[in-house]
Amino acid sequence: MQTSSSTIPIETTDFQPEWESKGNSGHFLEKGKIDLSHGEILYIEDLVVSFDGFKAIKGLTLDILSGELRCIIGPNGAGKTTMMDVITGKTGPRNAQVSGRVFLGQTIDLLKLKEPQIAQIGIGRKFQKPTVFENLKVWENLELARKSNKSWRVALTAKVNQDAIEDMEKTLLQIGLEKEAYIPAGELSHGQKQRLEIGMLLMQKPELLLLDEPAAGMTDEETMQLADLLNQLRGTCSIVVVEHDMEFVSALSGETGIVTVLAEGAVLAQGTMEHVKNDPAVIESYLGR
Ligand SMILES: Nc1ncnc2c1ncn2[C@@H]1O[C@H](COP(=O)(O)OP(=O)(O)OP(=O)(O)O)[C@@H](O)[C@H]1O
Repeated sequence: MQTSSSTIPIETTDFQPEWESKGNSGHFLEKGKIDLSHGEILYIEDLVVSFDGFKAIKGLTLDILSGELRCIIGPNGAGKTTMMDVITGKTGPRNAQVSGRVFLGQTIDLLKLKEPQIAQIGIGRKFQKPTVFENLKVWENLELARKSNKSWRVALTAKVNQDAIEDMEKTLLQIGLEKEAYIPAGELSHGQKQRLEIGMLLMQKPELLLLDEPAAGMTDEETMQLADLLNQLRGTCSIVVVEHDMEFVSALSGETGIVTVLAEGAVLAQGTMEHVKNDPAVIESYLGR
């Protein structure tokens, strides 16, 4: 990609997204205003989630530090998706029986917020299947994501300011798609689409990114490219990755990163990859299968 901002065929504007919203705690929820004074971005305590009496989460307690890249592994049915659904507000007291505490930072009670509010305060989620706009160019996908609180038609026709152009260029470099900026997203490989979708989340300046099996369906090379990207993001935002691919988890956790193993709706084990892969309970319930 040509890196000069003048090469992007878009105009400038003073477009300012209205993303502030009022939570039911009575406080205005504002991105970048998460209270990280205790070092934790996410705190889950004794969470129980039941669907018509069936307990999918059974007393889950977990905390994620600000800037941490945490991998969560576990067998099918362990409650990983349900946990992500609760954090993002897709599942909550409105559509399930939920007890316990789920806090973003020290003060934001996620169980009291709705899905759009949670997205607005800076929790971004990527589902397993890439969802990019195939007919739009790569940069247009990033631009749409930046203005995601507008309708796509308004977002695409609105003008783009200099900051946005710099953001897009930075993100294109981060996700390794600078050469593909002007091609339709539909022409990207599966791995490139996954990276583009992560770039779309990055354009929204997330505080916490939740990635659900991002390496699924990738070649070994694409998997390691994704691991490089996520390792580079370490420290810039907090990231939770749910994954089954153990090589990918090893590449993300390294020798010191914490891996959490969920089983039957609770934490079965937690520690470095070396620690959890040698834990007899983990071998029995997951790795040995
Ligand atoms: N809406 C729902 N209604 C009833 N049961 C549900 C619902 N959502 C999840 N469950 C059940 O809760 C349990 C946990 O499911 P969940 O999808 O969270 O597990 P998971 O760890 O993500 O599994 P996988 O690795 O297969 O994605 C499963 O037994 C599942 O069938």
